Amino acid sequence: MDEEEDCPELVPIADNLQNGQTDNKIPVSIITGYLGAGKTTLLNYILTEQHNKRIAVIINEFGEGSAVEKSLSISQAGELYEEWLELRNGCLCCSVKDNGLKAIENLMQKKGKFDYILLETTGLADPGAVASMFWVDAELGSEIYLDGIVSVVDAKYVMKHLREEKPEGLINEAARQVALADVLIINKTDLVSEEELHAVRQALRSINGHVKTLETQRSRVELKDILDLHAFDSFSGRGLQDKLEINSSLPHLDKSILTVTFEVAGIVNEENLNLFIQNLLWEKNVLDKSGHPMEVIRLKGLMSLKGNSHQVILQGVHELYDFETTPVRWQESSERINRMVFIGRHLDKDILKQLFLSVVTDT
Ligand SMILES: Nc1nc2c(ncn2[C@@H]2O[C@H](COP(=O)(O)OP(=O)(O)OP(=O)(O)O)[C@@H](O)[C@H]2O)c(=O)[nH]1
Ligand SMILES: [Zn+2]
Repeated sequence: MDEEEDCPELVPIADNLQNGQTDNKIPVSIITGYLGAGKTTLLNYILTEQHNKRIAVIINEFGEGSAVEKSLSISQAGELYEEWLELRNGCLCCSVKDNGLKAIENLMQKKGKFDYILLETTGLADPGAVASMFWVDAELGSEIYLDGIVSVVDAKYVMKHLREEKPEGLINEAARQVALADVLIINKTDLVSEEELHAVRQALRSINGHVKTLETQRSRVELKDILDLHAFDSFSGRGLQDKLEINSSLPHLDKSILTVTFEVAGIVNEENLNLFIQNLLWEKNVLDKSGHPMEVIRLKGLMSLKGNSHQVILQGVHELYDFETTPVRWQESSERINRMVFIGRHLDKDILKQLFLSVVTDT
């Protein structure tokens, strides 16, 4: 409960969000969505699109592995992530003063003004709790304002995420992300049939009836559909709080979901690696010490594969996974390594690492 006690009291900022007086302020959009839904894909897309805005991106990755995850996402996005802030604590709202707003303050001090800030939350965040950051700090409230909440859903897995039962007192973060959205992006429509998509639309509409909905592949949206929504302009601090129904005393992170990360030197045999991953994701026959099958929701890796002189990124969401060779070459001079990130339940680091070591061929 320690962590929860660190959450500061919510203090509505002065009424300067009223009357749409947002002229000199910098809009912040919260990009939320369950693990693997396509948030980073969306940010990459926005950053590579032609636009006249200076956009800063802040990413809040989940769990202890943030340094590892950072390096993975950076190698994916190349030079694009000029602005990168690591908000260490898995939960942004629980570290509000120390991390979230401080990070934005530092960013603005360092880089001057931006036209726009995009804040990607972890897949397990309650966007309401994150949104509440924006009226706890009166000073910052005068410089930035919350423009809207954009939620990305995975067309293939959203039904599974919505149905997931949580232990008492925990919210279903997937449902919360849909409920609080000002714009919903139904992503990965390539992975579902028209009937499945129809069912997804209905399920989402039953949770959030009036939300603007976009349907995408690879999170390709029109910028004008997700930026400058002014979704909160007509709310005073208190009204916003009511909308979000914040109850900061409720635990909101599902502690049964954890992150395991490790780094192993060497070169991996692709065939054996596939077997390792398939046992984990498909056969589900990799057990933890008490005999539970490990459940992987999200998998990321930076791989050094035999016969490939370039770095390879491994991406997995539930049972889907693939490899992508990056333009980055391994340096002759330095050691080749493999970095793995697993997010899920019943994960055991020692067991996963041992199994992984068995697929490393040489060093
Ligand atoms: N088939 C398909 N795959 C997609 C689509 N959009 C994204 N992906 C893939 O889904 C995986 C996860 O995408 P990300 O953008 O990293 O997801 P995320 O929401 O940032 O993930 P976390 O930060 O781990 O919560 C990657 O392998 C993407 O390439 C899509 O429209 N169709
Ligand atoms: Zn929190």
